[in-house]
Amino acid sequence: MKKITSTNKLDCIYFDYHSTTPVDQRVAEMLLHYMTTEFGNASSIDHIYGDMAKEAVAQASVNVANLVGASSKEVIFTSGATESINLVIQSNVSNNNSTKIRPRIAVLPVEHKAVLDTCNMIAKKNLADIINLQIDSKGRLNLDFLNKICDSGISLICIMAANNEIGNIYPIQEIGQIARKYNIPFLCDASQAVGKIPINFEEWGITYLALSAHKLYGPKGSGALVVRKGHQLNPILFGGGHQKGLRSGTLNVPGIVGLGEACRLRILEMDEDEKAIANLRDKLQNLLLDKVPGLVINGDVNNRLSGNLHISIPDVSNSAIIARVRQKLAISTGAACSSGVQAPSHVLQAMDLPTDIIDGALRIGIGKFTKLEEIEQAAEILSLAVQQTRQVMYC
Ligand SMILES: Cc1ncc(COP(=O)(O)O)c(C=O)c1O
Repeated sequence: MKKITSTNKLDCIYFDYHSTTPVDQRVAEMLLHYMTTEFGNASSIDHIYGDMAKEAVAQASVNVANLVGASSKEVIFTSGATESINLVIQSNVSNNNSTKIRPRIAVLPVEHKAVLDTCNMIAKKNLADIINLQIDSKGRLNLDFLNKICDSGISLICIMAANNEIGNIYPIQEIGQIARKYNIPFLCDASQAVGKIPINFEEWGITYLALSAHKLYGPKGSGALVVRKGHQLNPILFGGGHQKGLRSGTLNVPGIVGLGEACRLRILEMDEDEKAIANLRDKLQNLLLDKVPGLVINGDVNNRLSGNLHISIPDVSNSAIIARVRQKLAISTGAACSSGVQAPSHVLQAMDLPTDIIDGALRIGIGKFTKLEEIEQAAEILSLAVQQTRQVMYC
């Protein structure tokens, strides 16, 4: 097996940081320590192995809470954002069904499938009404519509902090104010935003915040749900009653410690890293605009994640470009595809973009391990691929 110490050791430059990030070496060392040395079960109360694991988990909850401006008592560890999101939406529906009030969930149509498919499942079972929020062609939320719909009675608002395809950052503070005004719980999927932009759970009126460690240089299969004090949730996993009965199952101590350490490092390094990442993204954007005639930038360019560059080359299909560059550049057509079938992006469709923009869309994700020379190489490789594809198409 090849040992990867930076992201381009496979001779393929990694530009898919929205999909997942490499684990920071310092985090990986902690993971190893908690797998091999302090490997105890955090629920074992009869010996020091259990005590050490419990203490490590407590420290991780402090680190997670500190990064998102919450209290450590509000942190529940899960297997990732998908589970956190499912827990909130399914619980909201069962709570409302038990009071005989039909739940109405307001959802941003560009949410991740973890939100959309959970809502679809609930709608199919006829357990709730799902109300799509309005966006424009840049993916920006219509706040007036949100206000109006909240006035008509909503049981849960689901709006992400940042989008995983176009990188848009949503106005969480303003949404939180609306949620507070109407006393509606607000689920914010912050998987793409945590560790990249400042978040203040306590002050911003978020009720539930979902996150995944592997988006911020931590391990896969580890995440958290931050739950505002006083908000009741019904568990979806039953068993040993771990984490106040909200999420049974032996705690994944290495994963939790890894998440905590990744959060601690983000607190220290986020500002500087994100500035450097934004500079690299702007450099690549300018190089591509210069070298690739007809290239379009998608999403809200004035308010997007620093590591996001989402482009379309309308006359060239994204699959043709991917086929040409896949040995050299790890870029993506959009959301990661779990079924192996590449469907057109639901995000771009919800933005009502023309078919050629959707078919020519490419997502480039830049992260803290990206280097300037990789940006320059990417611009060369991509522009050459477009040129060669166009030669074949138009000759
Ligand atoms: C915005 C967003 N939400 C949720 C998820 C799901 O995260 P996980 O697969 O770690 O549960 C992802 C991962 O791609 C994401 O980008």
